[in-house]
Amino acid sequence: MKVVKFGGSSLATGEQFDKIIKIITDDPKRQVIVTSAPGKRFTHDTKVTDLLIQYAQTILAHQNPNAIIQTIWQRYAEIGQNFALTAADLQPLLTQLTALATTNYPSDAYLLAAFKAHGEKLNAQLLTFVLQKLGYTAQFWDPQTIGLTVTDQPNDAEILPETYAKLRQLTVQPHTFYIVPGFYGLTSHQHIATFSRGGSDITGAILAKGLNAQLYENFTDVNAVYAADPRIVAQPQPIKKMTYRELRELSYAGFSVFHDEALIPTIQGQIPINIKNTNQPQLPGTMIVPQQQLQPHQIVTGVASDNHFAALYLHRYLLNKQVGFTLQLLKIFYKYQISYEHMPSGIDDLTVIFDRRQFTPAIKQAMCQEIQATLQPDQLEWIDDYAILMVVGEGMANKVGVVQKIIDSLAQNQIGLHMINQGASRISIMLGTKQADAPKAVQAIYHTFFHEE
Ligand SMILES: Nc1ncnc2c1ncn2[C@@H]1O[C@H](COP(=O)(O)OP(=O)(O)O)[C@@H](O)[C@H]1O
Ligand SMILES: N[C@@H](CC(=O)OP(=O)(O)O)C(=O)O
Repeated sequence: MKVVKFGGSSLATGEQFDKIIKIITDDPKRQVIVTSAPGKRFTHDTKVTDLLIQYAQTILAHQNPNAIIQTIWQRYAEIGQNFALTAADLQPLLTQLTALATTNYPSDAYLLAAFKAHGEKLNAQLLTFVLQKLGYTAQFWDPQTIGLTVTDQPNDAEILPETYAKLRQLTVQPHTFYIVPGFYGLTSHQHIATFSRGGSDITGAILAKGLNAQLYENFTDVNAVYAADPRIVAQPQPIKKMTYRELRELSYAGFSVFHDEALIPTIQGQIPINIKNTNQPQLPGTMIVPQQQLQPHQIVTGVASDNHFAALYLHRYLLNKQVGFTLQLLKIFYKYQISYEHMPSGIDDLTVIFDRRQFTPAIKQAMCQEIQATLQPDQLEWIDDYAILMVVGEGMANKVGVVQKIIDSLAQNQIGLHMINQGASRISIMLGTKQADAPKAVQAIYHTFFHEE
């Protein structure tokens, strides 16, 4: 049995639904289908998830939601009409969409989560109706009834381990499709909580592990995972095969084609992943496999960059001899519930790099004041203009001179570095640059490793 996830672009229109139905009916092993919410139909279109966020904001502002409900509803109705579903057939979906406005939620954050989750919840039910109308046996698997249980973080939830025991009890009958909405689960108090944005990939991975699928197929709108983001490098090289840990590092640093957290269940379950294009399903796509199944042919597999970081730089003479400095610093981070990503240090200085999206201006100011007062650094600098680049490859592990090549290519392009750090696994090198330099840096490194070898 295969778990198959379709991204928002693959489910954006009736025409796209036609393609995905052809895909799932072409292979009898494609039985568990995970849906995203309808995505963009054209470049400047709005994803249904973003429309649902607008709907939630309308309710929170006590404004009339009729117009936004209509806009959202049109997206589903259009798809339904493609399959001759009647207004009566679709009524249960419209009822759920409008009921969102009058339901009680434990907090505004849970309200937002429930609204967002309905993008996938309605789409999964719509696909179930369509398949049934076409004469297939299809069943909607509600995350609540299958036991997809998550932590109490309404918009950034994580899966709880008891989910897997529940999933193991499910049976997949032959000749039946099971349609599961991606992106959310239920907390132990039965409130809807979503994963972070792009999180339908995570649902697919959880199901693939929990049901012990032979393969997790992830259908999107590109032919493969490329060695660089195609929006940064023109016609980058497609990657045929890569390891879980390579994709995890690259997704973490900007390869938005697959959610970095979705790698974890697949690694735990050792489920291979195949990333494929809904619009060109005959192409092989990219296979993601365990380390032992890959013989690296080149040094670098991919180079990624992401801008959602910021850094705090602290300088203090004799920092190396001061007991408890880092402990005090991390206690302040803990107090403000801020997680950090990396902490490169020198003799007299320390940089903490974190996800900028965790901060409000008020938290930033309060934390800086407290760090200044408690630790009295000689210098404290907040660096908002921070991008992280990740150069990744299993082939880098035993190779001498890779760092030199990277630095030379950046120097030739007059790109300065905030930081350079080689991961303990030796399959990745992380670089910090100014945000404006990041695309140029990706291009320079890509061309060094992919055009000179
Ligand atoms: N290295 C990469 N290889 C392929 N696509 C990438 C890469 N980095 C970023 N992307 C982007 O990821 C997009 C697909 O992810 P996403 O929009 O989340 O798809 P979906 O709607 O199918 O979930 C591609 O259209 C592409 O612009
Ligand atoms: N619809 C959600 C979750 C998701 O995974 O979407 P997509 O498959 O379109 O990236 C979002 O937009 O964040």
